[in-house]
Amino acid sequence: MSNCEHCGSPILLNKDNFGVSTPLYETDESSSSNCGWFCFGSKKSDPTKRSKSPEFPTELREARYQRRTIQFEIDPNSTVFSRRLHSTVSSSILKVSKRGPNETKYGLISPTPKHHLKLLLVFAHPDPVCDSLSKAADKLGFEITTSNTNIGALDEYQAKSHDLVIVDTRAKNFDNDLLCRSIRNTKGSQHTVIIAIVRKSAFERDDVTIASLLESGFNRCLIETTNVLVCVNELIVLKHCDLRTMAQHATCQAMYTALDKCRDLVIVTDDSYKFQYMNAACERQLGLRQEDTIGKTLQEQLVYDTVQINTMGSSLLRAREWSGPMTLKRKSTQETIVSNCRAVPFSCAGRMPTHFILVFDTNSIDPSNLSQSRGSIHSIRRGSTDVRSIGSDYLRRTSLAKLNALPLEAPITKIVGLIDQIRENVGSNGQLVQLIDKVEDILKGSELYVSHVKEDFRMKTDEPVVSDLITALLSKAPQPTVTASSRRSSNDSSVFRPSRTGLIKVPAAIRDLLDTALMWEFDIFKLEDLTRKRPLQHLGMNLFNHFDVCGALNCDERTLSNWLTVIEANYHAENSYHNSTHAADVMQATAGFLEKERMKSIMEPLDEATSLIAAAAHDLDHPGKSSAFLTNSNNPLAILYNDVTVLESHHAAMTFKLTLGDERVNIFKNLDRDTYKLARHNVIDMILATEMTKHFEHLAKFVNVFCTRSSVGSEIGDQSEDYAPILTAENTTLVKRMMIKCSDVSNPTRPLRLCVEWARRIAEEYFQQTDDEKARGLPVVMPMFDRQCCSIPKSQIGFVDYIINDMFEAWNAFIDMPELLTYMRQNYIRWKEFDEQNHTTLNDIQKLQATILAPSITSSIKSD
Ligand SMILES: Nc1ncnc2c1ncn2[C@@H]1O[C@@H]2COP(=O)(O)O[C@H]2[C@H]1O
Repeated sequence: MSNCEHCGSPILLNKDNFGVSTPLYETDESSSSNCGWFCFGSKKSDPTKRSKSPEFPTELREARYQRRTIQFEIDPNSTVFSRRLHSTVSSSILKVSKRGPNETKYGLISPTPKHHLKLLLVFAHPDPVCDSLSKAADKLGFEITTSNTNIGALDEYQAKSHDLVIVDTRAKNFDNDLLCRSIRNTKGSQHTVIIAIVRKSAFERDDVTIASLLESGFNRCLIETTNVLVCVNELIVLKHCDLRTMAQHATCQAMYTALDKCRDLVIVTDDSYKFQYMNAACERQLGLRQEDTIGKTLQEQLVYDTVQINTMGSSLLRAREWSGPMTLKRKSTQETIVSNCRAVPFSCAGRMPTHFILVFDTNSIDPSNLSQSRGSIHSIRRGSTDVRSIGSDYLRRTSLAKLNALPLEAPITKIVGLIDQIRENVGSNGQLVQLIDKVEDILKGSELYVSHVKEDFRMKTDEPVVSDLITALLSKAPQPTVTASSRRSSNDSSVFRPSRTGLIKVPAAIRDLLDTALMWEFDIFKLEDLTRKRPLQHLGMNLFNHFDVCGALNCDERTLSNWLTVIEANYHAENSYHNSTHAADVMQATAGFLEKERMKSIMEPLDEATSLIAAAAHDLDHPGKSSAFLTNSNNPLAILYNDVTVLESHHAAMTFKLTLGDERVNIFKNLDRDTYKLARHNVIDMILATEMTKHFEHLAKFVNVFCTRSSVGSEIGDQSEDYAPILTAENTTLVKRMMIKCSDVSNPTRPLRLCVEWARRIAEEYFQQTDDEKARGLPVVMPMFDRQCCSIPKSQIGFVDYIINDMFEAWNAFIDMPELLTYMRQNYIRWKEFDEQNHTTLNDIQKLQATILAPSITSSIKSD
């Protein structure tokens, strides 16, 4: 005789095979204890009194009463009832007799016994059976809700999530099947017990009715009875068997969730070391997948050294725990990890261990192996376990735990996870694993789309002028090496002086020219000439009217005109390229793109208005020097913007400074706050997108979305597929960025005479910068752009080869403007010819312009 370790009740002991004392259940009622789960009876209470008591208010009495009814109260007609009672007894007996060294005691994550169980009684027609159940439930302290309709019952259930639902299925015209399925469809209903009240005849006739009720989702059927005591019995059994089982399920669910969230690696095998379960940490860290390992052995999948398994096994098979170091191998890489293992035998049935539980402590993983893993999530994790220098292992663990608990996951984390899975599946192909590692390393870089000029760029182009140009355009600004006084443009021009004559009267020649304002062949230099270098004002007003920008911004024409005046005045007319003609040209290209069907289908009026505004202002107050020059010369703008995106930041900031600085030019003044925010965002985003160091980033993003097979379709112009990817705001943003970028560098895709003039102008501006750099002793950003020796045709060929060609092919695939590619290719051929004919210098080009190129632009050429 011994005592229950929980409540001290007397129990019998027997010697088991391992020499361990195993408790047997006590059949003598007088020796019952009250400790609940693991013990069955009470040593302190008087069972006779309990059994006579008509009230059963407490848990204690329920337990006692249950025992009494097992012996005396079984309804001989209720087979289900009696079977349940017997199983109650045997499961309780098992609980006691099976307890061994490997049995963990756990409290249930259940509503019982602390809260009142909620019972929903669904009876179409309340009758004595319903009354009896109500009374019984009331005695047992259930919180009762009743309903006599399906809908009402479902509403009640969804509001209160009852633990127990009893449905009267005897009434015809009551779709209890529907109700049960509806409840089962409700989230969380797996923890609810649903009972069907059936007629006695249902059991006598056949088992079809019962089977179909069980199939609908009922847990079991009870025979109708008006006997309150029988009802009490049933409810007690329900509570102690069915509801407790539900609670056990919930507990298991919680425990499995906990296992999946814990950092240690947990594996359960059967007694021949075949995998039965592994937690998520195990899958991640060892590169295994639960479904792939089921049925396979530890030795096959994981453990490097079979001697270790044998050592462990000799303890486990004798039902003893074992702990010690274990060498594990990661499946694909064959990389080995040494970790402390705790192995516990576990018995599902009988006393012999049927399963082994292995717990590997991640903290103990041998850091000497960390270097073998390259750039994977595993290595990050294991790398983090090696932060011993912090000093406090506890601190490290808790801060890591906090990090892991953050509800954050970047797409890159998912990608790296997927790559890890791929790595696990490529097997031992070392070359492939190396490639995958390299891919992962690149992906983990912080600036995925930032393009660096390829290391072998100079080898691929034997043209130093091309190398100079592309490197200067795509590279971030260099570190300043020489301090020099900086040149700052005059701010005087930013002050708006209203025109006395009101809105400008447009001369007929300009009006006629502006009639062609939406053609790709539009002669911007002629407009520059006719407007005396105020093309932006005239073209801008024309385009604003065409796209009804007044309507989109709720703004009068006067304000728009004033705005254009101020913007144009803040371009530097002395710049040969970055002046208001370039702004007008970019605006004109943007308008041309906006006219295309594809753009019309995605652009809102505000998008159109802000695109035109961004185009007009995108190079505002450009000093005619590159950002690199400003950085090298310690220009205040470079200081202000920390050498990052210097010019574009300035253009965008200046746009808003000027626009908001005077009500007479504030084209946004009538917008509500949200619309203004959106307009401002659009304008800034588009202006910043013109930064060439981010060229490939924008291009790649655009191509990813719009130029993949699935988005564009095999045939350009397949409308149904073309339109698929452009519905999101993010995708529209990509289009707008690409549009302004293409507009900004569209000059190589214009008719030849326009293209050549732009090339001349940019070359002149580059030469000027080189002259200034040399004069001021600054680093020369593009040494090959020296007016003495530079080949302009070569620079244009390189510009098209490296920047323009791919970009415009992608843009044409999207917008369908084949003329862009036609002009680009024709011009390219002509540049090759000019190069072969040795027309390379500024003078050469100017001669060409004066002779073979159309005379309509010669006047503007002369005026420069
Ligand atoms: N035809 C061209 N040849 C060489 N560079 C050009 C040409 N057109 C534009 N660019 C460069 O491309 C850049 C695009 O942005 P920016 O307007 O700031 O400055 C532009 C020039 O530096």
